[in-house]
Amino acid sequence: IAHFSTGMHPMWQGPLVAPGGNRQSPIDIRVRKSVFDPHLKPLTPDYDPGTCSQIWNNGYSFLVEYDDTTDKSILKGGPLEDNFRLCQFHFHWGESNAWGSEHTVDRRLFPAELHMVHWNSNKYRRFEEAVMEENGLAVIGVFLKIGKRHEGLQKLVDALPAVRHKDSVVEFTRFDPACLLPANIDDYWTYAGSLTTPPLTEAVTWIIMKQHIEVSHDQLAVFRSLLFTSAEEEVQKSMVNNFRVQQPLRGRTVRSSFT
Ligand SMILES: COc1cccc(CN2CCc3cc(OS(N)(=O)=O)c(OC)cc3C2)c1
Ligand SMILES: [Zn+2]
Repeated sequence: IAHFSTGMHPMWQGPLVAPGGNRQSPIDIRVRKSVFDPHLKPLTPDYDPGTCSQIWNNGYSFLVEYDDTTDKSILKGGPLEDNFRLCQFHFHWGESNAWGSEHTVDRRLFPAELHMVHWNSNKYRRFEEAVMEENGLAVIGVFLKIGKRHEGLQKLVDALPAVRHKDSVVEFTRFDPACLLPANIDDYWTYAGSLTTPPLTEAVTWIIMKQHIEVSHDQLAVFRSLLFTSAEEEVQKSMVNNFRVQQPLRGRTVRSSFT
């Protein structure tokens, strides 16, 4: 029978700091050191649930992927000058509710963190191009706390057993990612950073929501039932602790949209 372990997955023993990186992610957000920027506009996401296509277990997390061949699901406003197209969202979580998020707020850890990944469709033709460019990507980060059941998330939770193993894919349609955003999206921190998984490129404008969302203990437990390993591997490893270690701020300023 398969032996379950939560041993460190090779990926997460990966590069602690990308070579020559001076704008790496994630970071600790020191609230009192963030600088209020009155020029920051409200964020205006406009997502079409019809662009939702599939869920993919890529061996680090599960990605809910969107058709990004048109400007149907876009993010604009906030710190962004251009239109950014939603291509996928995913989460990072711990083996326990005591940790799991990638970013922290004054060192406070959350049990999980949602990332909604977008790429600059005014300047680039596809994600693969944008991922290499300084202003190529915008990622919204939302902290998760354990509390009441998230009704909108349940449809996704119910689909996860179908992508238990690495490299599995299941069709998943008509999911509105806006249901995962907190009620207040006007209050956020923003800073220049990087992807936290390969290719770790320093292409990301991070937009971290101040307000968290709540999910139930049982919903998060289903995330932990996923596996890093593919069906063929004899030792199965639980998909937990799929977060990167925090990176040096290197003099960067974190701006806030609120006082
Ligand atoms: C580099 O060219 C690519 C084209 C299409 C998809 C991919 C893989 N994609 C890259 C961005 C990304 C970014 C991810 O995390 S994160 N925290 O946003 O950096 C991630 O977490 C599981 C997965 C992926 C997968 C790469
Ligand atoms: Zn992520």
